[in-house]
Amino acid sequence: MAVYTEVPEAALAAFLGDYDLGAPVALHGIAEGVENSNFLLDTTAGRYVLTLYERRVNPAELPWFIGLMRHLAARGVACPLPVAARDGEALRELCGRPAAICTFLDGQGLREPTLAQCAELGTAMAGLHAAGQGFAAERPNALGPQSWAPLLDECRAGGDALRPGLCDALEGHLKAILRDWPAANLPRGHIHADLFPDNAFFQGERLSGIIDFYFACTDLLAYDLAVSLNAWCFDTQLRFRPEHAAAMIRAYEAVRPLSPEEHAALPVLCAGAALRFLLTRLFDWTHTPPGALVTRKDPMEYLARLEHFRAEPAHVG
Ligand SMILES: Nc1ncnc2c1ncn2[C@@H]1O[C@H](COP(=O)(O)OP(=O)(O)O)[C@@H](O)[C@H]1O
Ligand SMILES: N[C@@H](CCOP(=O)(O)O)C(=O)O
Repeated sequence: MAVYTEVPEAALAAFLGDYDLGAPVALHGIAEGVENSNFLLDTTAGRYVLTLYERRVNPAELPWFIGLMRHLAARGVACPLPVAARDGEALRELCGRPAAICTFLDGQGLREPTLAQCAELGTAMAGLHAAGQGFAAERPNALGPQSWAPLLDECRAGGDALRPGLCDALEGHLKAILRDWPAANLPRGHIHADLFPDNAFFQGERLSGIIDFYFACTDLLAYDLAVSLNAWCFDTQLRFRPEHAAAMIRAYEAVRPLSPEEHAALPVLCAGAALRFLLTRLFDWTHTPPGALVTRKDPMEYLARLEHFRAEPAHVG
């Protein structure tokens, strides 16, 4: 369930009065999603997505996200385009929350991606990285390696209650990952940083759009690939699918070849990405009060991935 703020009809009508999008026809809450309140908005001009920003999104950073989506959409990336009101501003306020209307993208997120879909994602990610060049403003990765030790500390009690000894084991992995983390001289740029199968829309085997740029940041380009190798290339039994990983990497490299240093760094980047999602899931798992609207995701799915990449560093793709 991801509607935290209700939007009364009169408030919506007043809000839409600032746009050239016609009159409201229907507004339906979207159940998927974790961070924000999202609505399908039908107007006499067509279908849009209305987002009210909640929870983790820092309002001061919203202009960066909106600017990046505009930049990418203008360069042909199939991502939501924030729609400007008559005064030229896309970022506004509704029901006391920062809010924006974006274009609606057709297609469906995935559950278990096929080999062809992994390859499509690799191509699209490399296109996204290329299109991001030229967007000058940077956003540091707030969930990068520097954040993992403090996050682990905040999860200690809850983590060990979930599985005795978990946090000591994670501390061991963290130390090894930080020791081997590549120097910052690998290629950098703007990355999505949360390109999971539910954030990529497909029509059949063809990728039709990428959504949810609210973890996007400026970081190592190969780290983005590491996030998606984690999220796309394991089966439902949490077994690594090397052919899927190879297909994703091959398709990415057909657009932007990885340097030898990036290839060498991929295993530790994959282990780091697994740890990042394990920790944020563990944080939510242990800090979300019972009865809250947020859907918690299973941290242990990422322990399996972390253990895979730490045990078999040579076999990424
Ligand atoms: N531009 C869009 N076009 C079509 N559907 C969208 C769009 N943006 C969001 N959605 C729908 O809203 C859901 C939640 O969006 P998401 O950005 O993942 O939310 P959150 O940031 O709250 O996690 C998606 O799974 C999708 O169904
Ligand atoms: N992809 C993350 C959670 C972030 O949720 P999203 O709905 O904003 O993609 C995870 O799976 O842990």
